[in-house]
Amino acid sequence: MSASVSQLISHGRLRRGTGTTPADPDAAVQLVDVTKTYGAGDSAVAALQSVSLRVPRGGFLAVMGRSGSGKSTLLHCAAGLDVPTSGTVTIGGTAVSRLNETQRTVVRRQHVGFIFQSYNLIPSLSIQDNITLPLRLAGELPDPDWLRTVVERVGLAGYLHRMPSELSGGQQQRAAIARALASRPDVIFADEPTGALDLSTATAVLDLLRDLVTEFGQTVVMVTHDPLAASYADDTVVMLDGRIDQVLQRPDAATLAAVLGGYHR
Ligand SMILES: Nc1ncnc2c1ncn2[C@@H]1O[C@H](COP(=O)(O)OP(=O)(O)OP(=O)(O)O)[C@@H](O)[C@H]1O
Repeated sequence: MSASVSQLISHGRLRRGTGTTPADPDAAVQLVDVTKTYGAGDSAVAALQSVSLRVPRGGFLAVMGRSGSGKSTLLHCAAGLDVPTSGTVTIGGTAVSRLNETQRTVVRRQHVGFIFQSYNLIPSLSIQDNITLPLRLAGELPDPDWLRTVVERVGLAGYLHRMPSELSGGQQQRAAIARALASRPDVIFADEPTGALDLSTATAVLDLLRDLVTEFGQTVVMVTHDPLAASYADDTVVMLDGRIDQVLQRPDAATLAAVLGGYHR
């Protein structure tokens, strides 16, 4: 088992990084001294301030924090959707923060999977075509054995020819998880993946995400407001004013709820 994100942070090995720290080959995602500033002058907003973070391969990290603390900005920078103002982001050994938009798109398609609260399936495509779309956009042929494994694992083997509107919310989210897994990405970023689901469906989706980490060694980074969701992760970082304020190792939902309550008071 790789070292957890919290161990590295609590020892300060990356927090004090200079931005020239070499990429760690065992990390699925690594941020070194990442700062993101929106705007300039008097209206500048420091959304991330010198954030360093290492997510080991096969790690499951939750990102929490009150509204405006920088969670989405962290996810966008870590996933190569946006570039930091300064600092380095490495995904699977590639320094995405140094790439242009076109190059980052290529890296994202091949090395990153995404799961969103609203599933983001294409309504006019079958479930099968939705699942294979990112691969086809990347100009790659799906590996039939892996696709069969993924589709069976998410419980959608009999649903591939249906349209998204013919599935329940939980089934649509499981299709989105299969889509995220199809390219065997270095990391899956999940943004409030259970935000639109009822409790029992959400629990099934969280069980599935946890199993993907345990069974396939999949790395997952999940932004969530929900202490129950975060309790499925290995570690939870709590953001405050663009910084990592706390790292909690395997906290239960009650502990997380109490910790977060402190930030809202
Ligand atoms: N495009 C932008 N332009 C200017 N400021 C922005 C932009 N995006 C985010 N911010 C600001 O950066 C800070 C961090 O925002 P971010 O969306 O990352 O927070 P968050 O923790 O994800 O919030 P929420 O839980 O409400 O989604 C906030 O002060 C926000 O207003």
